[in-house]
Amino acid sequence: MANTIIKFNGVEKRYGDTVSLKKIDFELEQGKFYTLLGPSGCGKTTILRILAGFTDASAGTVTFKGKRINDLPANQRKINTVFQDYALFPHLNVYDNVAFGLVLKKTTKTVIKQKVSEALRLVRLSGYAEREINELSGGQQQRVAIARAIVNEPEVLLLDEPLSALDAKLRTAMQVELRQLQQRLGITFLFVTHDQGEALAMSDEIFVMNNGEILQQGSPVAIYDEPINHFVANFIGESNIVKGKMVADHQVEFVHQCFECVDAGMRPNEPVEVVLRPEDLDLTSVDQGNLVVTVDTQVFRGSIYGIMSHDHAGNHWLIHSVHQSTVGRQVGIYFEPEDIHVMRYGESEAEFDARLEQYEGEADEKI
Ligand SMILES: Nc1ncnc2c1ncn2[C@@H]1O[C@H](COP(=O)(O)OP(=O)(O)OP(=O)(O)O)[C@@H](O)[C@H]1O
Repeated sequence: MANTIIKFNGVEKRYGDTVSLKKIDFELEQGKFYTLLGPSGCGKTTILRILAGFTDASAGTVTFKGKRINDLPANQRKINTVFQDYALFPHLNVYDNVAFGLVLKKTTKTVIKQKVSEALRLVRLSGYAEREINELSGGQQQRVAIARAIVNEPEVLLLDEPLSALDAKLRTAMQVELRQLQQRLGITFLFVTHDQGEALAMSDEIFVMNNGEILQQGSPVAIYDEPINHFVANFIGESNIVKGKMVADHQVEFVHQCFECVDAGMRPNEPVEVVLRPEDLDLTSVDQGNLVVTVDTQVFRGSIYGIMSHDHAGNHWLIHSVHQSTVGRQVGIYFEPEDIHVMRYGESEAEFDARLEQYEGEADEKI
């Protein structure tokens, strides 16, 4: 990869018999916004702690710009962390909080002043230098924590659920601000969250994790459109996932019906899971739908209705529609072949990529 700044090679973390990270491999490029996304306890913070130098890897290599840094002390890494609870000093004002690291490094007063005002400008807190920490809102405290982390000019910034203490509206505003800040600074951000909406909104690349493993890596759109397995499809966005059978290339069967699809390269009649996103399902009349369902409940969500329904085989279907329906009514749902996403049981990301490559290679030969 061009411009690789961080590389994890077979990195493992064990606490006694507990394996917190299982042979993790990934690379981060300079200047991109990455997110580690996964449920509580999947190992996100452990990756940050290893990268920051707060804990050792039990096995594997961590490199920074090609050099092994496993044994490099935390304060010698050009990597800084913004913690979930901000970890600000309540007895120091904004200026002194931001200046703290520079004072420890015995930087001259003039340089400190210059760097602190630049960091405060970047987080839009110029004019707040003399404020006490307890005189700031949650969002402003959050920005002080970021200013303190960027004042040392790190090349990589690690952010451990930094928005989790904020209310929903401020959180959305801070997502945009953080993304803009990363673009202004041009450094690599590695952001940790268990909020899929946040990950989709902010990242260049997402790593979806579960049980100490990275299950899938890709752009938000790629992960949303092509989830590798049930866990990812369920965790990212809302999904309808039903069991089916891959009859042949571009032909999948579910709910006892055969549908044209864009997936291929599987064994004939292989059991599969089929994903259809609620926003890809159009509500229509019974005779115009590809499937017939009965409406169970509907909830108004502001811009759309979330309509819950079931088919005759007992599968549940969530439909997002700008039109409301009627509970108890039979309706049709319509979707296009490209709205159907077929997943193989137990397929890893590497196997998925290899299958796609092989299939596309064979398709090219036929042309
Ligand atoms: N010091 C420790 N001793 C023993 N087990 C630990 C220790 N630190 C973390 N773990 C375990 O390692 C696993 C991964 O923890 P980690 O904090 O990385 O998860 P996480 O994905 O960041 O979770 P959360 O979103 O809740 O912060 C968990 O099962 C946790 O219990």
